[in-house]
Amino acid sequence: MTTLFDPIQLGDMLLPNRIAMAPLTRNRSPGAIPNDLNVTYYVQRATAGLLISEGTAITQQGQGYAQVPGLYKPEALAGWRKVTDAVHEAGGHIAVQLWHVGRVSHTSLQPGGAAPVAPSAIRARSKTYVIGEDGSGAFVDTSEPRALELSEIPGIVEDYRRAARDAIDCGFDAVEIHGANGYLIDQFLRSGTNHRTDAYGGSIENRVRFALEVVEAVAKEIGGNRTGIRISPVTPANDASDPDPQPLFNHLVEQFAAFDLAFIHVIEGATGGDRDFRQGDRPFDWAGLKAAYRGKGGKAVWMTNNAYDRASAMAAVASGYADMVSFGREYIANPDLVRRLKENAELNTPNRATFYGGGAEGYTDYPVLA
Ligand SMILES: C=C(C(=O)O)c1ccccc1
Repeated sequence: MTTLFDPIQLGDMLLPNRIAMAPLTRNRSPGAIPNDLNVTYYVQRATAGLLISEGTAITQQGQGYAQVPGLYKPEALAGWRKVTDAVHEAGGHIAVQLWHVGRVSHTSLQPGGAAPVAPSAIRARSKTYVIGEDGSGAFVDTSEPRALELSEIPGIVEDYRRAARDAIDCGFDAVEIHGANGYLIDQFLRSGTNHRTDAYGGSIENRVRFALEVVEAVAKEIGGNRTGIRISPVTPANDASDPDPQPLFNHLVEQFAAFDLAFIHVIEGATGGDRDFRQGDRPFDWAGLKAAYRGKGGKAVWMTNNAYDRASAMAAVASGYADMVSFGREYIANPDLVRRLKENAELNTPNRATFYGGGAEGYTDYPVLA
């Protein structure tokens, strides 16, 4: 029977176990440039089968939170090279999460103080993290977005392609396209945020178009074997909504099957919350989603997330439903999570007060087992 601690092939990599560190925004990279503290943080967690970095902005337009890292400055690529080299030196494997936030941003973070962009000019009932005049961080309401012109969309697809190339060139083993949690790609997918009347709006086929163009561009540039994508079919995060997610996401993953992707990362339920959260009038069929993908010949690693504990993660892998399980908050507080799960040891409790912003406290100072 397969366990969490068995190796798994992901793309060209043989990972030592089936435990992934989920992408975790920590707001500790001023100027969008990874620093030595970030190096320490990722190296501490390098026993994970796969580290998936925090959301990393593909451009300044794609940046929605202060002090998150990017891939759009030479200094940032140099900073990431330090992270990837150190993780590899420690025997780890690391993917970067390619992130464009779309409307979940603030004018103070946008080029020239411009409005954030989105499929449609619909403001998110959500907040984002900015640095105030006094230098302290705070969550503030997101700004009113403007609708992207049709002519702008190819340029954003190109931004994902270039960021993916730069990511591989600065040492990442793979990329995860952030298609979840109400950010730009998810804004195109969901009818609550996409009111377009052109080829990118209306029907399911039209609303998945942008996601598929990004996946195609990235997979062509770096190889499907180095490309993953994260989706969150029913999450309400960042005011995302769609009244009938099952046909939408079944169709989306069926299209993914053509790209020989390395992994598909699925947030089950409300992000960081209720696994049984539903949008629409029926519970989401998670096994059905995977069957839709496999039914079209999709072979990517199926990585599941959200509120798993040791027992449920072990059961999900043993049953053959999940190939890998990712953990978020547990990895904030337990750098040696793999060992703790293997030994069924007690877990440190994360301190929510230090999740976002700050320095070493609550970031690199959690204890490991003796
Ligand atoms: C990147 C994030 C996501 O995927 O939701 C994020 C951003 C800010 C706070 C928490 C999470």
